[in-house]
Amino acid sequence: MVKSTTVKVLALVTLISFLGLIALHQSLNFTAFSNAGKFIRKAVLADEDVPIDKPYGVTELPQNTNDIVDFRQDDDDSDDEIRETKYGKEDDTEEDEEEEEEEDEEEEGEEEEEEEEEEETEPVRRPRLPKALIIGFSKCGTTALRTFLTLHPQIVSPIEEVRYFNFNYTKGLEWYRRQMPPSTPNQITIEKTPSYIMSPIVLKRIYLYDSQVKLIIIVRDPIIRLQSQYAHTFRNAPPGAQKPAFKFWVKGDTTDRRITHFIGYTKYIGEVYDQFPRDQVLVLAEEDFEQNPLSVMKEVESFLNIKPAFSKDMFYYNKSKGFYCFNRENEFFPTVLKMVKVNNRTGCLGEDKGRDHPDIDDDFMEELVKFIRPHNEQLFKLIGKKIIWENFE
Ligand SMILES: Nc1ncnc2c1ncn2[C@@H]1O[C@H](COP(=O)(O)OS(=O)(=O)O)[C@@H](OP(=O)(O)O)[C@H]1O
Repeated sequence: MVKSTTVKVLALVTLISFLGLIALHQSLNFTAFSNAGKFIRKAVLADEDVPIDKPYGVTELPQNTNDIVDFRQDDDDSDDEIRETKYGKEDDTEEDEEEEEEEDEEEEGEEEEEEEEEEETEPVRRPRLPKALIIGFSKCGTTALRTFLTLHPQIVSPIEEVRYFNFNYTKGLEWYRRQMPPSTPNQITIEKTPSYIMSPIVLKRIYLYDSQVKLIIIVRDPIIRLQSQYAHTFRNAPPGAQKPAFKFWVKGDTTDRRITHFIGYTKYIGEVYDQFPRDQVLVLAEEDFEQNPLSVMKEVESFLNIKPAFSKDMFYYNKSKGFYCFNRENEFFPTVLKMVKVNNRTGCLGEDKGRDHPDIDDDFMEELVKFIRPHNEQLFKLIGKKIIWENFE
């Protein structure tokens, strides 16, 4: 009797210890994941780089490409039971359609079959994972670029930055897919999150997601980018409020880290080239896009291998905004309204784009130009083309 009670107690203790160990293991995994997420977030916000070899518990990144899983497969076979997405209900899946068609064929006569054949040609619309990403750089016209691209009948794009590969990675690929607007197999989904380019870990995650994904990068005169960031940082400062002068803000308290970040195109693009074949990466200049959006859109069109559809009458130059805006009369405009945020009346991007920039005194301008010029030269060498930047002419 005593012996059997002892055995039972021992068995119970063993079971409790075992369950305890499982719980501890799960919680360590979760902590490692969320630490990695926090670390990347902190680094991006602090304009710092994330070291690839010490990613706070992210040990799952494979060292060689044999371990790489092509997640696009996952997209095609994804759980079709989830029908509710950010953009409403999904259409029937291709598989469901086939099943339904088989049943219908048995039940209905010849005439109806003909009608079905017509329906069969109707493409299935559902959220699909991105095949192209705008990964950088912030304050370089990424929003306008993404927004204008949606005018192409073969391009869809979520209205917000999804930030999946840096801040929302633990939510999983199915969550990512559900953030996308519905599309047909003939369309390409493009997502833009300009902070993706700031971390090699994030780039690695993108590579693991789809080693053939196309990457679009847009750069801008580093001095104007600094001015744009300054205007953004102090956008909510009440009139007359104390804010640091541009010069002190650029130089920082004790280090030159902010400027290092804003001139760091070569470093960040170099990290992209380290992980992706060059023909999958397109580097654009904000200045070209701002002055002649059509020619840049056409460049993107051919990079993405989609049929030519951009035309002059899609945009117009709005003098008071100082930028190209949507021509609301264009036939494609109504179809993009769910994917863009524009002023109803003008078709221009909102007040947060095209802010006033701080003035720079001559001495500081000279200092900036001298400091940044060699970095520009390195960039042009890396990308194999020279960009005309007025501040450096
Ligand atoms: N067509 C058009 N309309 C409006 N704005 C345009 C356009 N083309 C380029 N730009 C420039 O885009 C700058 C904002 O860049 P981003 O969208 O990349 O900024 S963000 O990182 O997403 O916050 C924004 O910077 P600021 O002028 O400093 O606001 C614009 O100069």
